[in-house]
Amino acid sequence: MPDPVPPGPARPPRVRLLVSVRDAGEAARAAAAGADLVDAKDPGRGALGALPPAAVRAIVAAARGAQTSAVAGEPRDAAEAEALLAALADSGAGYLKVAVPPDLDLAGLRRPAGPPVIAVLFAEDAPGAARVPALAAAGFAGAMIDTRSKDGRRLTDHLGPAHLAAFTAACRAAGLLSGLAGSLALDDIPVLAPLAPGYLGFRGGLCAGRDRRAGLDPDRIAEAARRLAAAARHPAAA
Ligand SMILES: O=C[C@H](O)COP(=O)(O)O
Repeated sequence: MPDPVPPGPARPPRVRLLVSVRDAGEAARAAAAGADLVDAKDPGRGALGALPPAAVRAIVAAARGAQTSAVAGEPRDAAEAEALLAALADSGAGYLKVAVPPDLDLAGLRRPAGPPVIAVLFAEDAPGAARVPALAAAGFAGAMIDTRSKDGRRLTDHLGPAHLAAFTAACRAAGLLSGLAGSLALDDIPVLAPLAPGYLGFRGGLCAGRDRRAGLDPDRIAEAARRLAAAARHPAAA
């Protein structure tokens, strides 16, 4: 009897699809079209516009089993970060996302009781892998890079694949969920999925006319889900 074949190297988990939604109707459509993570955000209020707690609750209820997150906003200091997180602590979202500016006093940040928190760093500040251990030490469950200025430039116009790969690797090493976002287009999927982030985050690229303030297009969400699944099946070719 031949020796049993040793198991091959474990594949990293599939890169998930985060879709930012502004209301319960979009949440239901995004979940039905294949979003893994339904993210409550007001796209009319900048990169990280928070929705009121009642709107987040309605989105969570409509997300039909998908994981959920909610954007808390862009604080200027640690005290404001705590207040923004506290405001959504009982919204039912599975994660909260809050901007962490480069000069935020992480040591002075007390995380209120509530869901795990993802730190959002902006590509314009060129956040590097070196920031990740301090975020883990401060109690964040994840870290993502997004773009602050929704001016048409995509994440990869700010930071190259090597920079982003180092960031996702540092998150894995620190045990943090990682995310990449920033005016991503469908064509970014085969470039960014091999960097093995926990998720890729979309809004504008999945909206009608690629306008993040317009409605989500379910066909584009389904296409993003299909391309992420293809990237997982053929990681070398992705
Ligand atoms: O968290 C993901 C963001 O909502 C991305 O928005 P965007 O694709 O319009 O830059």
